[in-house]
Amino acid sequence: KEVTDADILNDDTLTTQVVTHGLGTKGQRFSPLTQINPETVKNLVPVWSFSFGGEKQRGQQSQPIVHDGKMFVTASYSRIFALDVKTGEKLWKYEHRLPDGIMPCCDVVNRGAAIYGDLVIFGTLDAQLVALNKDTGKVVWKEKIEDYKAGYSFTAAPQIVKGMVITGNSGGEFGIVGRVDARDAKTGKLVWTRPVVEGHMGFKYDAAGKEVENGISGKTNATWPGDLWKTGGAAPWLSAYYDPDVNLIFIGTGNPSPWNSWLRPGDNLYSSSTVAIDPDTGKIVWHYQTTPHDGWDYDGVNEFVSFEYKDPKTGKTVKAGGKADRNGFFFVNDRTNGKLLNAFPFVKQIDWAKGIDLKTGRPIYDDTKRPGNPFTEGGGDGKKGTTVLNAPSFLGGKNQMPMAFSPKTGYFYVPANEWAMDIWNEPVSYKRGAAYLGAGFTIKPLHDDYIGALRAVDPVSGKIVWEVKNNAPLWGGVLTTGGNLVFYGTPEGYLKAVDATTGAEAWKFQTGSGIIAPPITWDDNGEQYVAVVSGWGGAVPLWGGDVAKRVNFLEQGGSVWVFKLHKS
Ligand SMILES: O=C(O)c1cc(C(=O)O)c2c(n1)C(=O)C(=O)c1cc(C(=O)O)[nH]c1-2
Ligand SMILES: [Ca+2]
Repeated sequence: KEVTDADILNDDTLTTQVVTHGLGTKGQRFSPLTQINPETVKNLVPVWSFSFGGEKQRGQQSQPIVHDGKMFVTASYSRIFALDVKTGEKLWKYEHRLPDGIMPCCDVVNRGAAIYGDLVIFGTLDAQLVALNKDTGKVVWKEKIEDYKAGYSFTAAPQIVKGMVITGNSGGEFGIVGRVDARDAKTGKLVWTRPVVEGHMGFKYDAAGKEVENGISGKTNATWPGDLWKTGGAAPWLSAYYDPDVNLIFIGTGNPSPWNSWLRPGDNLYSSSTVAIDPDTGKIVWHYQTTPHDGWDYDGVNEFVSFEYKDPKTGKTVKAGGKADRNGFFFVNDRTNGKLLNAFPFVKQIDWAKGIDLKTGRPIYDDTKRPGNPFTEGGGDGKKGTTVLNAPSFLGGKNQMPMAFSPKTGYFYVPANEWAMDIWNEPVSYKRGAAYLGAGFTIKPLHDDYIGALRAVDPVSGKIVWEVKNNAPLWGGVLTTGGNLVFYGTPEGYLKAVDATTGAEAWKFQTGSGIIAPPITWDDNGEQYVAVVSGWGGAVPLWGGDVAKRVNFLEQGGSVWVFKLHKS
């Protein structure tokens, strides 16, 4: 059975499949299924587990795809498996041959595949896209996204929009140029490409990848000094989402390069922003920058999730989008035009800004929390500038792990983290294929008993309704259901279910390694299943310093677990 456009567009309501990253192109990660609920979940037991095997057992962030009796799940080091969804039996696997010298900043992760027609499509750490026949695992087409030798990589799950496969890229720590590409999903042929660094903006690329002027905005780099836009970063390194209602693709852009912001005065558009793109032309329709002139690696890549709410004043339904930004603020924008509707903290300590001005839409900076200027301080000798303590840490109030939204409760369920960092700036110059930071850091926990906190956030009142603390930083995504449950994994290895209204723990299961991936659920012949990938890794053990020791009792790993209710 082929995957159709209707399958993709109705993934949020078709409960027998999971064919998009986000259980629907809007990325709400809400399933209407009710069989597993706070009363029945105590009977949830494993059905099967599958090991990704080999020596490549680390950093498993994949959200599986479920379709027509098969599960497609990617694994670390650019691998993909097709499994019988009933038994866990392996049908085929594909291991991409990775060259030496790949440069992923933050572990060898992959967040999942897309599926369309008879193809499964996934991206690789050497920045390629591979499309395989979903039934045989044979390669149908392969396309290069960009040159891995220049620091480009790819870690996200592609998304299908109007028959096109939509991808961004990774490499913001190497001075690459962030870009969103649309390819014909059946052939891999480029349809449009949209750089997201101002300066490259007036240009468009033809199918051969040649830069051609499109006359939209003319060449401009007003928010970047000198030639810095040429290596400006802003990598959109997570998935794009799509709302057919307003016909817009929403994608977040990463940190401007280099991290040292003294080298690039200005807003540095369109870094650390939410960008809305017309899928028919590749044009940017609106943008909203969450961290103008980012100096803390606050990649604004976090998912912008479309949702509706009733305006308490007018009673009118508002077409909005919500984003729990890495910088610690939760933003609600009008998704038709990008206008800021609400902004409030979803973590308890934020130092770099005192708040977000709802009139101008801009942060109110605390200038003492920007790392000191290494070029003017002291002797102006261009050595290390003053170190500042700042929260959140660069690993963010939230990072790659996607939140969920329940239209039933009206709450977002946000996997948040409370931590700070010492950060300082130093000189740096661009060298192709080398790290381009001009900054150093040490992560600092703020509390002995917890870093992570799963939080129910009311986007209208701006209140945190409940929270469940977690000792180690949360790094896995969230799922919520019509059964009024919230599922999430912990680095301590548990998949947990809590009551969506109260946060009360209803169930947990130890998977044997840390969870940093988002759970899914589907229905097969009247039985509701839940699945999650387990396998500790990602940025925390690489860059978190002592913080990673909170789970150093765990083994790394790589497996997928599937559950359903035990029938007595
Ligand atoms: O700017 C970038 O291009 C980029 C890419 C990635 C990535 O592709 O995983 C991460 C980051 N930045 C990053 O800053 C970060 O904290 C991070 C954490 C993780 C992870 O998988 O745990 N990836 C990334
Ligand atoms: Ca980054």
